[in-house]
Amino acid sequence: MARSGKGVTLWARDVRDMADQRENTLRLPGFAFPDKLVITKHISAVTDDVVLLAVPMQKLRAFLSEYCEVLLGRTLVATCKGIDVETGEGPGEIIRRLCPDATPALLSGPSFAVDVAAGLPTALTLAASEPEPLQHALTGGNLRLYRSTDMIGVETGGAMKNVIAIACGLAIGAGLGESARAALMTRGFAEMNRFAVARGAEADTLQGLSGFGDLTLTCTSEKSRNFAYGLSLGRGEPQAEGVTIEGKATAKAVASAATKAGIEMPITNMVVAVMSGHITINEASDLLLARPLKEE
Ligand SMILES: NC(=O)C1=CN([C@@H]2O[C@H](COP(=O)(O)OP(=O)(O)OC[C@H]3O[C@@H](n4cnc5c(N)ncnc54)[C@H](OP(=O)(O)O)[C@@H]3O)[C@@H](O)[C@H]2O)C=CC1
Ligand SMILES: O=C(CO)COP(=O)(O)O
Repeated sequence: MARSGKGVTLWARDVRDMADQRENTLRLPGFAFPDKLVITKHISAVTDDVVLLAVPMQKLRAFLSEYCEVLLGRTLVATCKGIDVETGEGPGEIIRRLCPDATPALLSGPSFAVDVAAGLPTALTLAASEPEPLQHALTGGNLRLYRSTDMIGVETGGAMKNVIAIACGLAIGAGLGESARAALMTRGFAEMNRFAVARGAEADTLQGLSGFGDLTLTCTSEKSRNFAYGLSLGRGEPQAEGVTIEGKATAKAVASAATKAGIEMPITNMVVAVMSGHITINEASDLLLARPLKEE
């Protein structure tokens, strides 16, 4: 956005050397900040009406509890993808509950930060109760936004695709093959839809960028931290430290909510069981294959 000439302020709780280096050397090295981008460690310097929240899902409640007062009356656009494991809420619901004076919105869909930073073409979904002004304000440069009023559908798609990406990583890592991955993506998509509709989503929202689109990207690229986590677990390799892998906590949150609501989520349940070491990947595969036969 700063590249396309808009005034943008970037706040972080620890700006490290970003202001001097004009680059995020720790998390996104190799991309010089546009001259227009202002870096600050003082959140009070963020005075814009629209604020994008790019903290991990499991940190969003703590972040909002600390900073809601400062962000009073703004439009808060969550970019995180997940379900809070303590409360079972998604980002839109958390903003609405903790910051009732703010206007909640979501930006979701297939987009690796590194692709956006490289200026590659990217299409996303912007969800809000009245998304059109925001869609126009945030579209620009290499970013094209579609709009939706179905916040529950958009947040559920973004959360669930990470769980299915872990499943796909496990399958590929354990050598179960590309056909198994396609089956997991397809049946995982059915799970995503089932869970989303039970949470109140519209039936066709997950067919868009924030559902099918992000599922496709995340399940097929080693750039995805969720897929890469599954892959290394499947290969029996050590896990990377300090990396945000949203699907780990979200799988537990979804499995627990689905069990309470009586929704069938066999792939999500297998991901939880494998991550916790209760079963092996081959046992999970055998259990999924042995499920009662049904109509597609
Ligand atoms: N990276 C990507 O390609 C994409 C990420 N997303 C989603 O965006 C969300 C964030 O991901 P990403 O940016 O990659 O995650 P990272 O873990 O790389 O960065 C998280 C940032 O949040 C900050 N943070 C964490 N907790 C707090 C807190 N309590 N208060 C203030 N700041 C906090 C961290 O600060 P510090 O440096 O001080 O730890 C860090 O700057 C995730 O939900 C992810 O799914 C969506 C699309 C693409
Ligand atoms: O959400 C993303 C791409 O749309 C990023 O995926 P990971 O968090 O798995 O890296």
